[in-house]
Amino acid sequence: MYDIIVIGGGAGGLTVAAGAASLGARTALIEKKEALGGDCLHFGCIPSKAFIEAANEIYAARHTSYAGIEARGEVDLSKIMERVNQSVATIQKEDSRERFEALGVDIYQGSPTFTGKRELNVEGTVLSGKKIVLATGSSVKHPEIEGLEEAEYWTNETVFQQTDLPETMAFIGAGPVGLEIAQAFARLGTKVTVFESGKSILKKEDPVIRQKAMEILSREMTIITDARVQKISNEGSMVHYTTAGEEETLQTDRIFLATGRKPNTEGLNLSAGDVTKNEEGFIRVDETLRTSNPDVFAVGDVTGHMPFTHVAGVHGKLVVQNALFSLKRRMSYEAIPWNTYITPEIFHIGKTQEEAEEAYVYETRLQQVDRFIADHATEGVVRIITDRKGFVLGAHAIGKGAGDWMQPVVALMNNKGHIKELSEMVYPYPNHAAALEDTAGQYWRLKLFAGIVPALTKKFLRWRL
Ligand SMILES: Cc1cc2nc3c(=O)[nH]c(=O)nc-3n(C[C@H](O)[C@H](O)[C@H](O)COP(=O)(O)OP(=O)(O)OC[C@H]3O[C@@H](n4cnc5c(N)ncnc54)[C@H](O)[C@@H]3O)c2cc1C
Ligand SMILES: NC(=O)c1ccc[n+]([C@@H]2O[C@H](COP(=O)([O-])OP(=O)(O)OC[C@H]3O[C@@H](n4cnc5c(N)ncnc54)[C@H](O)[C@@H]3O)[C@@H](O)[C@H]2O)c1
Repeated sequence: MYDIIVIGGGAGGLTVAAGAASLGARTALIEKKEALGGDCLHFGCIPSKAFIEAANEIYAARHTSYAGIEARGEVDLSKIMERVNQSVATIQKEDSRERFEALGVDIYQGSPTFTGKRELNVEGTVLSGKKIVLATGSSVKHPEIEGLEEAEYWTNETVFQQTDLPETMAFIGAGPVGLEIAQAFARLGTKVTVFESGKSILKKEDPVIRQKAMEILSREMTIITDARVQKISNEGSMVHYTTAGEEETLQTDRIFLATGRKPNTEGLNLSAGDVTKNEEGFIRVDETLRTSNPDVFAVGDVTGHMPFTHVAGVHGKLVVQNALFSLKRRMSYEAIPWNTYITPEIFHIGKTQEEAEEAYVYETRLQQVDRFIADHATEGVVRIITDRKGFVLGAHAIGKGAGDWMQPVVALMNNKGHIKELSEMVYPYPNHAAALEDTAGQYWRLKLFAGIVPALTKKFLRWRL
């Protein structure tokens, strides 16, 4: 009997397997694919970021005419994808079977089914575990659109194997998956149209950030919100949609589907394991990440909670403790950040202005910050949301490199910090993070120059001088 069996060798599953084996637990890992690493490595974070970087380099090269340089030439998508896949292959070494076997993990390839509360059948081999962890991730959700199943279209699972750059593309869905990849194609020269059924793009973002992102992206592609794609015809080259009550069509070389995620639970026979799902089909977990069966845990995308690699990692670390030491440590999402890697990037942590019951907003436009002026990258804004006393409830930014220079706010929120702490540190001039210093400085300006303090200092100075 294993101490722990992990199903799924992606970000969440590998964290659990490595952690458990390192602590001396008898550990099995079941992965249906040959390679470990999961979506993030093979079809998600890594290839998409490598692709975005290549597209941005080409775009930048084509925008150097101010210096008298004119870049010319055709984009060879196959060469770009070769580079993308080199990044994947390099990181794959970190996630190799050999590395995990050396840690003491027994690896089984296949798709298991529950045959009991603590028992699984993997392609004919029966495994039992004191604890079982579901880490099977998610995959693209296929909406009900007439003709979609018969049509040829790309998703994040197929795009990084393509070799020919389409002249035109139609993206369905304006969440992070759709927009990150849509902008990269637009920057390579593809004429991109994005259809979003909701009222706005990036619906989880703060309203001002969302609006700014829409303004910036609309210069590079056509984005149609409130658009219902009804039908796909001509083998995927014609999109039929309605917007503002009108029926329209768009001819396209390639459709890209980015309409959200569905949990990977098919074939697991969860009922035999006494594991239940929620209304949307994700595995139901409590705050300790236990499922309805207390010996079975779930981590990462399959839980439906914040589908990000770093969250799968945090889940994984928590489950190692809770499963192996029978602890009841709880997951908290309050100080978990995420970035959306459109250009310029978006950073998000905590509550948006809409979500905070009582929101005090401190805001800086990047055209006020010296380094962004020097870079000619003034497009963007930082917003810090606090409570009445100045304790930070959330922070949001869009701007060049925002995903990196907003990181001090994560430390602050982890310690339930106050906005003034951001102005109490020294920022090496002229860095980008000074946008935070300026934003936090507003707290003092309000406090010092709009309250009783200026009246008192005025009196004091009159008396002293
Ligand atoms: C295009 C794209 C870009 C993204 N970019 C980012 C980013 O920049 N930053 C970020 O934080 N997140 C990003 N994400 C999200 C991130 O990829 C996921 O949150 C992360 O991969 C979730 O990890 P996981 O371990 O839950 O699942 P996965 O990494 O998907 O791993 C699940 C594993 O389980 C295996 N599996 C599935 N079913 C079974 C079964 N029945 N039996 C055995 N094995 C099974 C799968 O083959 C897979 O290896 C992106 C996602 C996409 C689609
Ligand atoms: N940078 C990152 O960290 C990153 C990047 C990509 C993905 N991710 C993760 O992956 C998750 C999934 O991203 P996603 O973009 O696939 O999903 P999403 O749910 O965020 O966005 C999907 C969008 O598609 C729209 N949509 C759905 N059906 C539609 C239809 N029929 N017609 C038109 N629009 C339709 C939805 O309204 C929604 O806005 C994200 O929540 C995120 O956690 C993270």
